[in-house]
Amino acid sequence: MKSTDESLEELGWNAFFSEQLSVEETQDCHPVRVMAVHRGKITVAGAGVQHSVTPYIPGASPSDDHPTVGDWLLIDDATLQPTRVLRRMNLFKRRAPGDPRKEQMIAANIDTLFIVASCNQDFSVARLERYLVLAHEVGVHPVVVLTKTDLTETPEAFAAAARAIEPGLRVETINGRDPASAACLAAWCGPGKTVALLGSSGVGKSTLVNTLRGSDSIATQAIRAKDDTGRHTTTVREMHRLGGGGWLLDTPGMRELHLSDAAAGVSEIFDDFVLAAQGCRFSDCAHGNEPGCAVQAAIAAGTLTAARFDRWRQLTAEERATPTYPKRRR
Ligand SMILES: Nc1nc2c(ncn2[C@@H]2O[C@H](COP(=O)(O)OP(=O)(O)OP(=O)(O)O)[C@@H](O)[C@H]2O)c(=O)[nH]1
Ligand SMILES: [Zn+2]
Repeated sequence: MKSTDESLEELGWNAFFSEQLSVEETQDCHPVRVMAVHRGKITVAGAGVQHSVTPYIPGASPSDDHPTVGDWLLIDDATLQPTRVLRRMNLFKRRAPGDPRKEQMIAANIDTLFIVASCNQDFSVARLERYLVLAHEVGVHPVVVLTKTDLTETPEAFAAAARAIEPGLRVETINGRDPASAACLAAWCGPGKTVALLGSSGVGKSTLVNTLRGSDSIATQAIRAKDDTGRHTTTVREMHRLGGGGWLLDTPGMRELHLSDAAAGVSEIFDDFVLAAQGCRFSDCAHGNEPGCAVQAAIAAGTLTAARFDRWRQLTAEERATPTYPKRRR
């Protein structure tokens, strides 16, 4: 056991979690947050302490919730065993590679998802839309972060294209290598706040991680932990402390998360199309050459654009082709 100077609030504890505790649990248990998951062991942090516990919850069935990084767990004060996983604000999961019926949990309880894209030829509104669909589906607040502003004369043109995707969408433009420029993200990285990053390869996620963590970061430092057999296992911790007091949840699973993991949520990004389609004469209108198609009428009138229509069609077709992403909890 290692002592730390973090309070529960600094770890992200809030009323959403505390309200889930029964009177008995308040007396007999203490909450801890899962900082890392290893084989057969998890590292947890509570008020002022950090230690390892078994990830197995006595009496839990295989279908019960098992702890993942970012989770809040209750630990029995007497036995020091976990008793249950608290209900999550949100959960990233994906179908297990090799077995689509199985799900792999990736990360839980994220306050803000930074969707990272770069201001260059890799910039794609269609791709951003898909990441936003995923964010909506998981129920996490998205902020679009456009990197590499130093490589373009017109960062605002990229930002405007991103903002046009969804009303009210927060879009920030930064040079990911420059801490002063990335300071605009501080609002989401304050004490107790958890952020995660998503974005295609090469857009500058690692660079941004290093910048957010500051010069005294331990980004590449592996943590040596003793496992039960006394052997040393080297593992990179998955919740990283940020300079401003927040937490960055950076796991390999998060990095490998595919856009195909998004399914529903399309209707939220394209709610204008969904609304227009309600005006079509036929309820099964494919919005092609059908008579009385309100979507085609709106495109002809210029209220909806043909480019977004194509993306909407493509995403809804993919949605039909893949099983839906598990519905988020409220
Ligand atoms: N000029 C400039 N270069 C940047 C910026 N952000 C990242 N880069 C560079 O872009 C390249 C890719 O950055 P990474 O941080 O490795 O990208 P990544 O998203 O982590 O890529 P993967 O690890 O493949 O997922 C590196 O050479 C960075 O130095 C930026 O804001 N401006
Ligand atoms: Zn139609």
